[in-house]
Amino acid sequence: MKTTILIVDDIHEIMLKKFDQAGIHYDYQPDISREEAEKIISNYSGMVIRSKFQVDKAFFDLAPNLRFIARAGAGMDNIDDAIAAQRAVQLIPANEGNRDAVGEHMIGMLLSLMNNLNPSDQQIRSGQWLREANRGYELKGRTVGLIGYGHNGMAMAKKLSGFDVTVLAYDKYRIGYTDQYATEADMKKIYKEADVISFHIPLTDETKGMIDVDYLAKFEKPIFFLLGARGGIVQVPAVLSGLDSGSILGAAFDVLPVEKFPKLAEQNWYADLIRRDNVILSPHVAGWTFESYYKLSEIAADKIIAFVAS
Ligand SMILES: O=C(O)CC[C@@H](O)C(=O)O
Repeated sequence: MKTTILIVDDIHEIMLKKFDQAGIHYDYQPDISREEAEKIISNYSGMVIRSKFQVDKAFFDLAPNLRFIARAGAGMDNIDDAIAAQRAVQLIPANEGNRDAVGEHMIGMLLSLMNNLNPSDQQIRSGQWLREANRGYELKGRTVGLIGYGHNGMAMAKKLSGFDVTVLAYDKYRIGYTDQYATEADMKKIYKEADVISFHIPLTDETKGMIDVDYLAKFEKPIFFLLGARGGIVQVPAVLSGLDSGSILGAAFDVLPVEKFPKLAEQNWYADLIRRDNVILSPHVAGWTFESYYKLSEIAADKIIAFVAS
C-alpha cells in the first residue's frame, strides 16, 4: 500500500512542505472529528496526531492498514501502546521539539515561586507595596532532583547549569549514564538532598497517581515542587497537604489531573489550589511556544520521512 498519511490535528506547515518535497501523500484535516476519522482511517498507512483524541483499541480496529502514528508532541499517553505493539504500528514521538520550551517554562515557574512574583504583582495592582512579605529565596547552591531524564529532563538540566545548582537525576530506564549537566542518583539520594523536584516522566499505568502522600513524605527537606509532565501522575490533595505542613514550600503545575473548564472547577481540590500564593498554574503550555510549534512539526516530519524510507 502506498504511504498516505492522515493528519488529524493542527500542525505547522513545515510538515506539509517536507512531505511535498519527499513525495509523500497526505490529507491535512485538522478539524476532523473522531467519528469522521474512524470512517476513513482504513485508507491510511500513517497518521499524525497531537492531543486531539485517544487512539484506543476501537480506533485501531478500524485502521488495519496503519503502519505508524506520529505525534507532533512529546507524551504518547493518548495512544494505546500495547495495542500498537500487538499490531506492529510504530509510534513516533517528537519530544526533541518542545524540550527547550518545557525546560524554560518550568525554570520560569520555579523562579517565580521562589521570588513571589505572582502575589507581589497582584499586590501592586491592588495598591500594596510589601517588601518583607516578598523576600525571595535564591536558587544558587540548591539541589534540584529531576525524576525522569529523557529529552525533557536533560534539557532542564542543561538550562539549570548556569544557576550554580547541583542537579541529581533519576531515571528508571537510564541506569549508568553520565553527562556534564546532572549526576545520576537513586531516589534515596534525591529524597535526602533535593530542595527542588521536577518530574519528566510519562503517564503510564505505573506512574498514574504515583505522587501521593506517602511518596511526598519521603523527601527529607522542604521542597519546591514542579510538574510539567502529565497531571495524571499527581494526586493534588497530597501536594496541598504538603503545602499546609510546610514540607512543600511552593508548587508549580503546568499540567493537572483534570484540565480545561468546566471540569477543572468541579474538582474538590480546585478551590483550595487556587487560593494559595505559593502555587503557580499554567494551562498546559510549557511546551507550547511559537518555536516549538515549528520544531515539533519539523522533527515529526523528518522522522516520518526516515521511517517511510526504511
Ligand atoms: O500537543 C499538546 O497539546 C501537548 C503538548 C505536550 O504536553 C506534549 O506532550 O508534547
